[in-house]
Amino acid sequence: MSLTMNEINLTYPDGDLSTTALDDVSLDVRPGELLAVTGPSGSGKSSLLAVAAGLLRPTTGSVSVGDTDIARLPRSAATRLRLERIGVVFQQPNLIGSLTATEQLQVTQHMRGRPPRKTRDTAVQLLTAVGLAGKQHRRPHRLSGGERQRVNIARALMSRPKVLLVDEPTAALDHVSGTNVVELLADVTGRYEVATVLVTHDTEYLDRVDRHVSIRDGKLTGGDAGANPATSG
Ligand SMILES: Nc1ncnc2c1ncn2[C@@H]1O[C@H](COP(=O)(O)OP(=O)(O)OP(=O)(O)O)[C@@H](O)[C@H]1O
Repeated sequence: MSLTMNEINLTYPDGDLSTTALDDVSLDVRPGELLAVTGPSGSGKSSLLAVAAGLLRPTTGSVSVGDTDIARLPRSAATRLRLERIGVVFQQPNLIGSLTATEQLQVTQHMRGRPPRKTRDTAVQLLTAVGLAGKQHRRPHRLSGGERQRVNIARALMSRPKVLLVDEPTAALDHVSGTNVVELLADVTGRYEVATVLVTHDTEYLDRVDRHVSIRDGKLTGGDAGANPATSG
């Protein structure tokens, strides 16, 4: 399933005025494609991810996962779609200190009613896929920053999402760990056929992604940004 954003505008109320955070943004990300969105501070990167995740409703425009326009769904249905189809990787892994790597992956599923014995095999497989075979019993304080980010990515894949949204995953990492994390994202994007959007202010990893667009003052440029998603690629 593709992620398609069509003619998105987002304005935040700002006293008597308003701030335009996204200005006529159109984007199409195909299954198995890793797209990087780069831009300076305040350019609209977080707003773009929040709209793509259905966390913020655009002022105008549509956001579709497959054929479903998440921006038009009632809130509860949008939340359900997000939980089932969209994985979000935040900059800070926010792991729980007392849980092992495997348990970090199981906890959300457990809260949704799936007992740990039913999710254990999937969790271990995903940890192996992200290069943490043999470290699944470790708690966060015994993992490096890059390894914690790997757990974060594996956790986002637990619900087998169709779309993966990743916010500044390399911000706290050195160059080698950052490169490894972006290469891992490219690998899991292809392996699990997800449509992945990587938002970053870092331009040093762009040779590892399939496509790159820039954002500035809420407008996209580069790649096929701004093209009609119905006709692009
Ligand atoms: N809640 C809000 N209310 C009003 N304006 C906002 C709000 N959130 C963001 N903005 C404004 O919208 C624009 C885009 O902000 P956004 O956070 O999306 O940028 P960003 O590229 O993610 O920045 P950074 O890299 O610093 O996180 C900025 O001008 C910002 O000041």
